Parts: sequence; structure tokens; C-alpha cells
Amino acid sequence: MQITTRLEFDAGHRIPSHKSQCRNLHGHRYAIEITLSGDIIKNESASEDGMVMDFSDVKAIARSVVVDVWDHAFLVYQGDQEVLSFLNSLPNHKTVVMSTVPTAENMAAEAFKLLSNAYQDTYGNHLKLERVRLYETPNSWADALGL
Ligand SMILES: Nc1nc2c(c(=O)[nH]1)N=C([C@H](O)[C@H](O)COP(=O)(O)OP(=O)(O)OP(=O)(O)O)CN2
Ligand SMILES: [Zn+2]
Repeated sequence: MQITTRLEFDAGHRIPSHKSQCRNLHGHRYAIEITLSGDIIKNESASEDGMVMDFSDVKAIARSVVVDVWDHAFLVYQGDQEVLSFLNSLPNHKTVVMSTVPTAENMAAEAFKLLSNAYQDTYGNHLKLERVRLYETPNSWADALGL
């Protein structure tokens, strides 16, 4: 069985070497969808009976590990020195330095990496992170898949 839940956040970014307008500082209303697989829990005394994992728990973990970290932050590539030094000059600015250029693909891969150990198989139901889908716009997204 697979379950998916979706969260949204706002963040700024730029793609420094982009051939067109994405090299400018701008932002998106991103959406992230998290897909987990596992067996349905069969335990009548458990709150999670009939579920793979409670959606509220899926979201709480995603918020603490990724969404609240990236929400209303500017995501900057560590090699983008001009923007990085500007952001560092702003007191108390929420800046997230990334080891890769913040494209939808790299953000999906990073979110997958951050979340892959966060979902624990506490019920022995083979819980596994299968996919992180990162929407940069409503029409464009990237999928990071487990092995
Ligand atoms: N494969 C990728 N291509 C592009 C990415 C990306 O992350 N991966 N990112 C961008 C820019 O960040 C840009 O902000 C988004 O580009 P685009 O989809 O063209 O944005 P629009 O707002 O114009 O989207 P519409 O759906 O056409 O309104 C560029 N490419
Ligand atoms: Zn963009």
C-alpha cells in the first residue's frame, strides 16, 4: 500500500547560470508530496489501525525536517558567492545554503535525503519512503525515488 501527503511552503531562489529569467532572485509557492509504502497496520487498540502511517505524523515529520526549514527562507547555492555574501550581510535573514543549485530536481533529491531516515518503521509494517515530489510551479515538478 502507498500513501501520499502534500505540504506547501514559500521560498526564494535563483539558478545562477540559467540562460533566462531564473537567474534573477525570485520565489515560488512550492509543494512537496511525500509517498510512503508499507503494510496496513492491523491493531485494533492502536490509533493507527487501518493506516500505513497517520497523515498527521507524516506531515509533522516533514515539517520539522524540511518544510519549516525551507519555508520563507532564501535557498542559495554555496557557489553563488555574490548572493551568498549579500544574504550574509542581512541581519537575522533566513538563508539556507545548499550544496547544489536549488532546482526542483536538486531540492527533491535533498528532501529525499533528509527524510529517508526520518520515517521509522515503529509498527514493523515495512514503512519505507518511496518518493518525494517537489513542485516548483503547479505545472512543473521533479520526483526523487527510493531504490
Ligand atoms: N528542469 C528544470 N527546469 C527549470 C527549473 C528547474 O528547477 N528544473 N527551474 C526554473 C526556474 O526556477 C523558474 O522559476 C521556473 O521556470 P518556469 O517553469 O518556466 O516558470 P513559470 O513561472 O514561467 O511557469 P509557467 O507554468 O510557465 O507559468 C526554470 N527551469
Ligand atoms: Zn524559480
